[in-house]
Amino acid sequence: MKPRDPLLSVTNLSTSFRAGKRETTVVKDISFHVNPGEVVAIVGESGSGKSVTSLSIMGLLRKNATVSGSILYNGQELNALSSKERRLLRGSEMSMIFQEPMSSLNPMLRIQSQIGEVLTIHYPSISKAKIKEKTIDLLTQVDIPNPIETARRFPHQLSGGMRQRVMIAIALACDPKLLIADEPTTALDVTTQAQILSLIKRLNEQNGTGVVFVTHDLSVVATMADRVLVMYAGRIVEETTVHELFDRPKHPYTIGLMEAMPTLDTKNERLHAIQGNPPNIVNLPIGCSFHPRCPWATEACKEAVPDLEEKAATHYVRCIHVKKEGIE
Ligand SMILES: Nc1ncnc2c1ncn2[C@@H]1O[C@H](COP(=O)(O)OP(=O)(O)OP(=O)(O)O)[C@@H](O)[C@H]1O
Repeated sequence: MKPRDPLLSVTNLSTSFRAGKRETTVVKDISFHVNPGEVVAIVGESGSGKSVTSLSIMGLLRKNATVSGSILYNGQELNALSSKERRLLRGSEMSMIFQEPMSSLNPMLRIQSQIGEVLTIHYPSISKAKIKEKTIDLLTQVDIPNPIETARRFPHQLSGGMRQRVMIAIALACDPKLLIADEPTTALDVTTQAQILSLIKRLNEQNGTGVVFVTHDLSVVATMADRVLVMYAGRIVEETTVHELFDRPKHPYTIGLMEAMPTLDTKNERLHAIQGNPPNIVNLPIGCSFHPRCPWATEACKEAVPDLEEKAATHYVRCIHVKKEGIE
């Protein structure tokens, strides 16, 4: 890999699910990249395709899913690998953490055994003493108090925040170069949420781990990300740097999400929710998927899905009403 090559490069990724004779495409022609050490957030309402995008990258979808397009990791085409090869890569180079750690932790095994299992897969000749030492080290890295005692516990004996820290420790056990975090703090209280976010950010900065951070919460994006993809109905509708997105949001959907964010100024005012409901992916309108909810919609929006176009430098938007600024 050349030093400036992206760690992850996703091109024209589409994912569909079969149910009987019907096939529904829920992720449509997504392209983006993650550089080493970069945090790229994927933001959007429920059902917009954020999780399916992450699971497609990780190769964790069931057999009724078809994933097309290219997913290059370190220059290697993941879609061309066998399931065994992908499993090996998942245990070593790429890790994922989920919203509900309980669904990924084994309730019957002590924390030390679960971390030990991952270490043994990754380092087959590792000694028992080394496993013990590394386990305590990992639990310390994720700020778990009393790591020796915690290592002996079962998942149900830990709080939600502690379980999420254990999941991050497991994800880090193999020193991944890419971490996919899918709504990792949604189920946690605000204080624990802030601690977990700063932990992920610290690991990203210290270890240079590339992170794909999936969230529906724009305020989390502001604290975490370098770049942002906004998804709506399975497509990217806006992509740019975090500063540009917050300074000059351009897509009407992103602007709606921003207006729905509480701020100190709006504390005593009503928040502006985006009108209408999130779209039904199996029955999308013709044309721009957002037009039924869009304050700018015109007849032209009902004709075709707009292209994702560079409207300002490194700022891509999928809307015919957004003018190009400062670029040819
Ligand atoms: N295994 C599956 N089979 C069929 N459809 C699925 C499957 N998994 C997800 N979907 C559909 O794909 C669409 C996108 O779902 P996805 O979970 O990616 O959304 P999301 O943006 O992550 O939302 P949330 O924040 O609620 O998780 C939804 O319409 C969902 O119902």
